[in-house]
Amino acid sequence: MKKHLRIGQISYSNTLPVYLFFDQERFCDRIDFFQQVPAQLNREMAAGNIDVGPISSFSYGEHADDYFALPGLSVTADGKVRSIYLFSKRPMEELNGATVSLTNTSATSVNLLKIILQKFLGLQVSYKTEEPDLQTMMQHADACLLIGDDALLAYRNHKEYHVYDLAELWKNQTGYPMTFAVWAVRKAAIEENAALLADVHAAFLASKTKSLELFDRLIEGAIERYGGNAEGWDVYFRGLSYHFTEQDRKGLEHYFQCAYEMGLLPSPVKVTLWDGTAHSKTTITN
Ligand SMILES: C=C(O[C@@H]1C=C(C(=O)O)C=C[C@H]1O)C(=O)O
Repeated sequence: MKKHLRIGQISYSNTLPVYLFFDQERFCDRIDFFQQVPAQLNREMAAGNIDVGPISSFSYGEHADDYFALPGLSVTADGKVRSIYLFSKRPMEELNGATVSLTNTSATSVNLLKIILQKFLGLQVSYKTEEPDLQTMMQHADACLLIGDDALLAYRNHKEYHVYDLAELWKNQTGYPMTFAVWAVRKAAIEENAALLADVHAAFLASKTKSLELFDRLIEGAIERYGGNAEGWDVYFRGLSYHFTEQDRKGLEHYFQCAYEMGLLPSPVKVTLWDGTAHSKTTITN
């Protein structure tokens, strides 16, 4: 039997709250799950191979005409994110003329780094995109960007570099939270599946709420799946938020504006939330 919705899942610990209590069994005859790194999910969504799931918020910006964002879901940090780091051989201000190696798993953070280095600090830098392996990257680059579990691990094991948390830099410069991922749905997939999508959306929200209420279970779940210790996960998950509030949306639209001004996006972008119907046209404006 053909399944109705193809759902993406980010293969990093940061989205665990949205999946931990998601009852996959309940939907097993109707949905397929695909677990990938963000850049791969971005590509699969754009190609129409996935219908709904967390993607880089930058990729939402690139395809805003074709996607809605699901309300109440995001990966956001209002201050330190603790899993998106620039590791640098010298202080960031001294990176003019440097070569920076970028992980090939990201879209939001690589463009955020360009905004920070070029727009906020006025530096000229050349970039190289490659597999997220700090040691290989640092063999030929002056600095490298890692995200997700690669960044968490590198932060634990490499104290020899200057380390910068990108969400903290963004917050200090703009005053805004930074939203790295939103849960997007392809408009083309909604009409036939609106009721199922509403159920799945509700199940994501319920999982998130339960994970945040039963915080100890979330931490146990993270240790089981990814190792590490309770204190580390406690600090990590408390630093992230998942609700895509009005302030989060404003921060994201400011990021889109910066990206547009730098030529990274072809036009300014407003985020449009799905209104729960089969023919959604709701535009959320300021
Ligand atoms: C917080 C994180 O956010 C991630 C960063 C992304 C990006 O840079 O494109 C995409 C999805 C998010 O899950 C992280 O990976 O550490």
